[in-house]
Amino acid sequence: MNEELRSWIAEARWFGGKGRDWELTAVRRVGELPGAPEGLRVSIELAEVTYAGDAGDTELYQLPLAWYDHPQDRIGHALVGEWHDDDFGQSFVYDAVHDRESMALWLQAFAAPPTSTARGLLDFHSLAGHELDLGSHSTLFSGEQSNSSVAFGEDALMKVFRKVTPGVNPDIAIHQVLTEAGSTHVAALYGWLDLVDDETNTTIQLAMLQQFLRTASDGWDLALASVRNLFAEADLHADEVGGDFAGEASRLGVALAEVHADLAAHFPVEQRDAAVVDDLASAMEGRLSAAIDMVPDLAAHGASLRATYDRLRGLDHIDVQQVHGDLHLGQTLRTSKGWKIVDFEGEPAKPLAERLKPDSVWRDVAGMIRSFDYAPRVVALTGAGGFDADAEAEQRSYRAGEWSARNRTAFLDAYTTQRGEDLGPAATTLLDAYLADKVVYEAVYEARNRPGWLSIPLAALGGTTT
Ligand SMILES: Nc1ncnc2c1ncn2[C@@H]1O[C@H](COP(=O)(O)OP(=O)(O)O)[C@@H](O)[C@H]1O
Ligand SMILES: O=P(O)(O)O[C@H]1O[C@H](CO)[C@@H](O[C@H]2O[C@H](CO)[C@@H](O)[C@H](O)[C@H]2O)[C@H](O)[C@H]1O
Repeated sequence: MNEELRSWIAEARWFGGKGRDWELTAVRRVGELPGAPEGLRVSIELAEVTYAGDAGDTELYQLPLAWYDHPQDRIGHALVGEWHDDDFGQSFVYDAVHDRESMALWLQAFAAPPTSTARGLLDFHSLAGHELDLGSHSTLFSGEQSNSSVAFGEDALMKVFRKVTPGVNPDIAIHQVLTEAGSTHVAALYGWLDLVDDETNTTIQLAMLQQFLRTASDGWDLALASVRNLFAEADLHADEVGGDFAGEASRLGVALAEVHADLAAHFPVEQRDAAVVDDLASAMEGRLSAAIDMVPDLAAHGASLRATYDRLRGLDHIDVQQVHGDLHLGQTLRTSKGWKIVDFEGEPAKPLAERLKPDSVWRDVAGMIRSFDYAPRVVALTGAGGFDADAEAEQRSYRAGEWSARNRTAFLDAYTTQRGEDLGPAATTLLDAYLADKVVYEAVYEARNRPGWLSIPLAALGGTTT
């Protein structure tokens, strides 16, 4: 198997197998974009990665490649390698998401879906109501994470899914439903690309095209700016500073309640009985035990966390529906027309079948509340603020708690008011359990990825303070 391709995959931001032992076991060309100019061919390949171990589990990654017969200096940074291909001959091979020429072919295919493509069946879908700007240039988003997002001018944004799985992609399915329902809290869906795979008789969803939110600011960045503003004014309280976030937190609560209502109207809403509640509590306990093995500091909070899960067992049912599943401030964008919620893929680490399952709305609410706690604690960790030197850490911690509580309350009040329900005892029990479960998850996440931030979830359990 091609070594250059293997090394390139190993280094890619979106590759989820870093640190594991794996082999590139197959690369299959599943389509070629029509209309390429002389000297260029644009393909889509699926790379199969197989992990070592008894299970021999595999993952599929999508590779859009640009095959040039001459080197292209302008995209030298995106060179995958140079090799001979039976169909394309000797080629300079580039990651196509960096290449304007290649991306123009993708956009053109959305605007005028080809009836058949050279190999496989790439099925481009477009929703009526928006005329794509074919003159726009593509730019790859630099903050590329699990997927690759390419902006076409200020008109459209294409998300190329990297790790792909046969079946429905929740990001596309949910954007379609919310767009057709006229939701004002998501970027409108313009189209999507399916691979109808004859070999396995399945459909794999490869990409999503949506409205580019021109005036968007990232919710996480806005929250950090608000906290810095508070910390700079050592004598003022959270409700007294110009950068107060409570109005935004409240609007986010309304936006989430409206999105949940739209999802409930268009996807099944089910009631799960006590046995399912018991399973949920057991799953949370299981995650806690595994987390304690990795983060021993959690053990001190084991009893109170288990008591929270036990209270959950007291509920005789829970209502479930389609939710976001991985909500935090980094998944929200503030535009001139209000808050938008992005990335409905669910937690990338979970298998697709899990991510499509209905869940409790309180999981999303808990995700946001945790983010309202993270933002001030992250700023506090940087040592920012104009506090007195002798009481600095204590003051920072106090102000962080104040910001967190104020925005949590504003968000939660607006959410429950918009739903037309008080936060009753059952909802409080559920919310507490989801909050606890998320904190445990975060402790593991931080221990693995950002050990310097482990104190943030631990502080939420009443242990250390930041
Ligand atoms: N419609 C949009 N318009 C402008 N920016 C967007 C839009 N949707 C998402 N983004 C931004 O693009 C980046 C990646 O989006 P996201 O859906 O979170 O991708 P990923 O699945 O790779 O995490 C984020 O910074 C997000 O704020
Ligand atoms: O967006 P992802 O699906 O990759 O989510 C993962 O990374 C998040 C960090 O970006 C992490 O979120 C945690 O840190 C955030 C600040 O960086 C904070 O706002 C969240 O509340 C906190 O949970 C998330 O847990 C992880 O799954």
